[in-house]
Amino acid sequence: MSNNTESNALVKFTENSNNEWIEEAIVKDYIKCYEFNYFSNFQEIGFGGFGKVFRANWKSSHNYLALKSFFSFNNTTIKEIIKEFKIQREVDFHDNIIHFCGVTIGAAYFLTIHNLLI
Ligand SMILES: Nc1ncnc2c1ncn2[C@@H]1O[C@H](COP(=O)(O)OP(=O)(O)OP(=O)(O)O)[C@@H](O)[C@H]1O
Repeated sequence: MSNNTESNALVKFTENSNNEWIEEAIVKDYIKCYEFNYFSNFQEIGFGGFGKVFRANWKSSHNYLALKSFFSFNNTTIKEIIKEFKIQREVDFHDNIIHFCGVTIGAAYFLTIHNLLI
């Protein structure tokens, strides 16, 4: 994944007037927004209804994280992301649940970050 189009992804995200809930959660630090440039070694590992899923390393860590991308940042996508955030918040303590770590924006995507299930 290249980060050339990071600004395009950011523009798409900030231009959508329905994303206030997510923006506010980031500003208030309820959701951590990670710097995209610190992720490396992207490898596509899956494909869902909303976009591709990648695994990647964070900084110099050898552990992988799962990054879920969202192809089009429209109202349906925003609703889905918020729904996932709310569900995750309810069940994040459970060992069998994929943990939500935060979000990042880059390479034309808005991505949510999770622990990787092998
Ligand atoms: N945390 C993760 N660790 C490892 N693989 C993952 C992880 N999250 C998703 N995947 C892989 O990516 C695929 C797509 O996941 P995603 O959550 O986007 O879609 P889905 O839940 O399968 O379907 P939908 O998008 O309709 O909800 C999964 O089937 C799985 O193979």
